[in-house]
Amino acid sequence: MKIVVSGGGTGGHIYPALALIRTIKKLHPNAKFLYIGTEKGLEADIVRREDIPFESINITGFKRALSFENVKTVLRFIKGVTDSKKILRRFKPDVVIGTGGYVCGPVVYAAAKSKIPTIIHEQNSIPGLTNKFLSKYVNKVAICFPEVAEFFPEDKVVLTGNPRASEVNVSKMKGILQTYGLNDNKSTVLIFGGSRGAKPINEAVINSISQFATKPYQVMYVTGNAHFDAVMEEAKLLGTHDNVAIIPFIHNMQDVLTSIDLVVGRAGATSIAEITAIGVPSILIPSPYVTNNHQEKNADALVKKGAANMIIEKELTSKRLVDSIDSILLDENKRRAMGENAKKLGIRDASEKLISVILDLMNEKK
Ligand SMILES: CC(=O)N[C@H]1[C@@H](OP(=O)(O)OP(=O)(O)OC[C@H]2O[C@@H](n3ccc(=O)[nH]c3=O)[C@H](O)[C@@H]2O)O[C@H](CO)[C@@H](O)[C@@H]1O
Repeated sequence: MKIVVSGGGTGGHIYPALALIRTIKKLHPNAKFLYIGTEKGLEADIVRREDIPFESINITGFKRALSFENVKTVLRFIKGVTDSKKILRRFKPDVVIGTGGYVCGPVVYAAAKSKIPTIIHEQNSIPGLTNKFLSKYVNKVAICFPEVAEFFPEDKVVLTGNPRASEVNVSKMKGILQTYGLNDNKSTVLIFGGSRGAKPINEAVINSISQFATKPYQVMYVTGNAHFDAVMEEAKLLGTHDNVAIIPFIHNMQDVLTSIDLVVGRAGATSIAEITAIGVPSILIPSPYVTNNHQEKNADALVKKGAANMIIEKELTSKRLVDSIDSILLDENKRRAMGENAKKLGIRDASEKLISVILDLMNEKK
């Protein structure tokens, strides 16, 4: 079995792909993989840490306004399709799967045009531009939120969930927090702004650090790689804060999440799949800078079920942040109820479901 996976830019498109690959490897040890990404996306670093062959193509996303950049993007897309076709001819995959982000545009399009079975995986409740475009050409569209089905051809849609949900550990892993300088037995809030970090969240957290220092809980605060140095400069000026660990990026999130009592973060779909799989309550601050404000819709799905609270970015202040954390972490009954509600939304057998779509497609081709 030979599989090409392509997806990237941000972690939300990369981790589902990696989770799928790891599960297939376990079930089919002889399966061969090729990951196609870009050098500029996070995948260049994240995928290269894994034992997965990686090739890159050059592609950028479309700007919403008319611009000369878009002309260049069209030219890059055409070149990307040609380069992808060359890679696909060499690797000869049985199936090509796109997990979102610009890069999978030319790769999956080239595969479909080369008559290779193709699948796209849409993590969000409103689809991205690339997946909407690709849905016309692919064989199957795997989705995670039932409400996104209406954007795609009906006969191609399958509800699988997000493979990352199958990968997170459900039972607590001992000793994880200690490796980040925290206490393993203390109530812990994890704060992070998606896979790249988020400046508005960082600002609110920095303004809250002195208050966190007085709380009975501890804070695991992930800045995002690009923001780490700037945050540390500011944090140094705030004196000691033993119960706050400041970290640039977490590479073992699937383990860390098992020891977390509350998550504060953006409302990226892959993070949501993880926290609902484990059943962690959350405070979601959707990014307003994404296509059609889709993170707010992602967050809404949890808020409606009593699994999360939402803070709109423009209303985010240090006081609002600390009060919201206190209202959950200092109220054990509320925290537990929100966690249980979150767990009801998780689809834990997502990888298995997606793998059966892949196998069916390969069998149809034979
Ligand atoms: C700005 C943008 O385009 N955001 C999109 C992107 O977000 P983004 O990449 O931020 O997406 P998610 O929050 O969904 O996923 C982040 C992933 O990175 C992991 N992680 C994060 C921080 C860290 O330190 N370590 C780590 O491993 C998380 O556990 C998760 O697996 O993809 C998501 C899934 O399609 C979309 O819903 C988001 O709207």
